[in-house]
Amino acid sequence: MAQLLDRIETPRDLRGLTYEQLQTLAGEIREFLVRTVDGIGGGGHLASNLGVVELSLALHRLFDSPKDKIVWDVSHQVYVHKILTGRKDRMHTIRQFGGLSGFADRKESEHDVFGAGHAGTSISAAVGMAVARDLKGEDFYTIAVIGDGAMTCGMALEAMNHAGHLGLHRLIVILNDNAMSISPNVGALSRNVNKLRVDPLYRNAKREIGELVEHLPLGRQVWEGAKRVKASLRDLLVPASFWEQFGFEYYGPIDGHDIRELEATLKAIKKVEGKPVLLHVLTEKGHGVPEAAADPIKSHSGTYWLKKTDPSAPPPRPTYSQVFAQAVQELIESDPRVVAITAAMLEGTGLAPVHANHPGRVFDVAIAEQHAVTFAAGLATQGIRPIAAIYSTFLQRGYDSVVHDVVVQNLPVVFAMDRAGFVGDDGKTHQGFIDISYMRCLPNMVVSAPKDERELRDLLYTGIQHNGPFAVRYPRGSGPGAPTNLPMQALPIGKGELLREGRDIALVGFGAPVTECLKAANLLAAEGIDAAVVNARFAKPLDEELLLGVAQSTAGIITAEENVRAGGFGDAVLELLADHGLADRYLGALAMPDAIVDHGPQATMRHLYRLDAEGIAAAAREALAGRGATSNTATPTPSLA
Ligand SMILES: Cc1ncc(C[n+]2csc(CCOP(=O)(O)OP(=O)(O)O)c2C)c(N)n1
Ligand SMILES: CC(=O)[C@@H](O)[C@H](O)COP(=O)(O)O
Ligand SMILES: [Mg+2]
Repeated sequence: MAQLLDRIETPRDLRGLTYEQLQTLAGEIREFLVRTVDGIGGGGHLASNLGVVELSLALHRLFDSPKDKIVWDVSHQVYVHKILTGRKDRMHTIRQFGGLSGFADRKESEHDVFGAGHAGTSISAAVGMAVARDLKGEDFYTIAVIGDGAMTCGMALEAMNHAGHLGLHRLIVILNDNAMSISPNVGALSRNVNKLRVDPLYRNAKREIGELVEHLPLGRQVWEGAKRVKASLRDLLVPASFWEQFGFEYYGPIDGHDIRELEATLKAIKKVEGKPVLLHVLTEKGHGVPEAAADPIKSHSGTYWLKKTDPSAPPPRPTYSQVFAQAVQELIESDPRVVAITAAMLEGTGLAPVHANHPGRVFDVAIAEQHAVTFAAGLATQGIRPIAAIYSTFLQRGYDSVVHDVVVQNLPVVFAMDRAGFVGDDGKTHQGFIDISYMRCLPNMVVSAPKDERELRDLLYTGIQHNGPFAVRYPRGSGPGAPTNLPMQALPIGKGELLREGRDIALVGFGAPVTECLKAANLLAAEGIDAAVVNARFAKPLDEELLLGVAQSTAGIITAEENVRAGGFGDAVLELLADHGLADRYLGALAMPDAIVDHGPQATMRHLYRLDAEGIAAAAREALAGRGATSNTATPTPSLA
């Protein structure tokens, strides 16, 4: 059966469709999305995409992409946009190694005018494009589509402030409000705005006014008047003038699943001159797929809810995030000073159940990493011991707060940096490859990484006892399976451990690669090469005695880390050896190259970058043969498409 979707190759193909056909098409797109996400191993951002089907259709009918610039915030919701802009046939490769990115990507299409992955950047980018347009005397619309979660980012509000100050025209911000971040959205702003969603007075009045406008002979002409009535109703419930204070003309809230209403409103907005516009659309995360709408948290990302689990399969090992969360729970329950902080990642960090058990001790501050860190600093000044649980990649957003508020004042904040190293299917915007470098250069900062789950618990405990900033990084996914039921114990700061004696070469791992170093030593032993293995545990301070010792008792050291080489753990070891006149004992750095690394399964990527046992063993052989031993320096990404 020929489907409408089969006929859509470019946005132009949408133009002649009737509203009835558009509704049918929306249904076909939803089916296609579910099939696509179901078919890809690591899952995708299903619920957010289901929520923007009608909005994507309306935008691509009324605006002329790529001349008009549609900037998607976070851009985890661009699947529909990708389908409509010539990538439908490659959607089965999305988030697969060598396939389409799960986010907007300038490399991929001229319709992806701005790449993203982190939240809160769309309005700033759109303002930049609008100003560039005016500087160059060009004429197009710039549209930022931003979720209610992303709108909690400080930088989104900074951009609103600037746009309103400039009085930019043909700049449209679409606030896609589904009342959800990954978890229920957090914040006073969100709470106020969402009174509208639930208030029957407003909803009924809005529907009646809508019907009135439809049925009047001069319906379109009374639009402005009706809008004013709507605005005053709205103002009874929320200070909607909030957006107007930014210098924006405010439209909405409208039903983001009603294509007719969306198009009528967007047509009116296109005529606004002399100031930017904010259009507030109400949508439902997971719309049109009951299982997804019923559990938008689970269906935010991943396919687990789509799959039937095999009851006979052994239970999966706990993830590092789960081990972390269990340890936090124990720390909260045993030490009244301990609190935990997340920036909108209650689920991802594992803290959701701890929050449920201890709502007063676990704080979700919304997508506000910078605030999260300085909030932690403030707590620490008052004797509280905060654990800031922030993915390695997202802590980049809070870096000045780490430096200015925590490090300069030497405050005891524990940074639990989840998703450090290879992040898998999210790819280049989410890789945790620079935190060792950005933390190691800071005075006062301790930088640690566990070799396994038990050590993660012990490092957290150590961090809580330490009187200064303390960072612990750990990877996405599960560890080697060390016990997690032993009491936590303090580890001596700056002390590593020799896991295996060896005469020929020393393999020194930091974090996840330690297990691979041990496996590599076994591979080498079978060939008669006797490799020592060191669990460094700390990149700062280094265990100087241990490292200098193995450097001198073997031909030298190879280091392995899931971080860029520049400024990373290997560089720290090289500096130490050079300071002791032993630079020639530094035999090789297995680390990430100076390159952007795309998405791919962790195991595949570890293999490509020689950070698995085989790669480490090969590097050791090369080093002992007198050749340089390093990771791949290119980014070997095949093309699936
Ligand atoms: C700086 C940053 N912090 C955290 C995240 C993780 N994250 C991705 S999507 C998301 C929720 C976004 O909510 P919203 O913008 O409302 O979009 P929705 O999924 O509801 O459509 C979060 C917290 C991120 N991408 N960037
Ligand atoms: C878009 C985004 O930033 C998050 O949704 C992210 O994809 C979650 O990653 P995890 O699945 O690793 O928590
Ligand atoms: Mg949302």
